[in-house]
Amino acid sequence: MNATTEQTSNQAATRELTLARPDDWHLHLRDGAMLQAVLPHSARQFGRAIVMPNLKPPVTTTEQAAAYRQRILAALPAGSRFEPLMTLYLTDNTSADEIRRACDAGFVHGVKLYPAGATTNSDAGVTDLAKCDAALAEMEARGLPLLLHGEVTDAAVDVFDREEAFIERVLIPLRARRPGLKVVFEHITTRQAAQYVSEAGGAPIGATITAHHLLYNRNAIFTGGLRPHYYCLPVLKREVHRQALVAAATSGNPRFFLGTDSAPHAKGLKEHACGCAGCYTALHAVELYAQAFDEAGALDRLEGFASFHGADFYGLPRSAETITLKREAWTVPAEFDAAGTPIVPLGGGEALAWRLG
Ligand SMILES: NC(=O)N[C@@H](CC(=O)O)C(=O)O
Ligand SMILES: [Zn+2]
Ligand SMILES: [Zn+2]
Repeated sequence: MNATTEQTSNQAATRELTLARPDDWHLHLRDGAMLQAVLPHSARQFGRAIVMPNLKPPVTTTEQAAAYRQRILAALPAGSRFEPLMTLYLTDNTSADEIRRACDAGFVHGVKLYPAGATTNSDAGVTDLAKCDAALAEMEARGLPLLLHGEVTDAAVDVFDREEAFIERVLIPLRARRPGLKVVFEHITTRQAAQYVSEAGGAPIGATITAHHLLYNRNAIFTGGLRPHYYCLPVLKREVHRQALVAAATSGNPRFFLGTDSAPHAKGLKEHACGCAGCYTALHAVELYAQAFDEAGALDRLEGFASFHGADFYGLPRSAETITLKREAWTVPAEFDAAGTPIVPLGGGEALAWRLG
């Protein structure tokens, strides 16, 4: 977050920005007291969100998704029109029948693939995609998107190379087998992923990009010491990758859209001998994206990325509401309280140039 860049940007004259209300196409809301604490942040910023199913236990059935959806709706601030878009957690045992039920229910908008062991609460995830073929065939037939945590789990692959290896080992063979399957490559972090999605021709593939992968490279994790609040999965990469993600997000290409991957973890579990992966950005997500687009001189491309491309990809109407951002410096709170548990937002204590009105 660089104030100098902002002042020398050729768009420094822009003081106010009104956009169609953005949606968050990748969000962790958790459950219980944590849900109560974090949901108002997302509901203030976004009209809708694709809600990740990696609860404990995971949301693997349409029935569980219906119950989770009701808990989210019950936790919304009075008067909020925020709409949770539910997902199922793919397992080795997900049946074609379960996919049919999900499609018929109408409130399930995707099925999430977590390679077993890849990230937070992924233990029940898929061990071998071949076991899911009946479910994938049904998803392809019904147009229900497969959402990918795109990293291999092979311990022999360097942690910084796991996304690139996923493209070669999993994604290319999968898309050759099921060319009609709608796919969202979630939270992409590398030049290779951005390029792979850009070059997909007419194929049904999109990608979400987080604010933190647009703003930071991997140095952020090690600046003057180990900084656990910058640790997420897939982990931040080298500067060349950050630059490729900024180029993709600001390109106007409708395959790329906003997905915060905001993932709350208790401060004590981040600042830990084995710290949890995940950055919390729901509090200030649109401001963070505005910062990234402003630094790239591309504020005029923010609305497409944040408010239109995702809705178009998922076949949902664009928002009829608007939000307004003002160029007004403010300081991100160092932490906030989630029912007695402190949570540290990304960049807590630092200044941001844009503020949501
Ligand atoms: N992104 C993360 O680092 N963590 C996410 C899981 C995920 O999206 O991989 C979480 O649920 O905490
Ligand atoms: Zn993930
Ligand atoms: Zn996530």
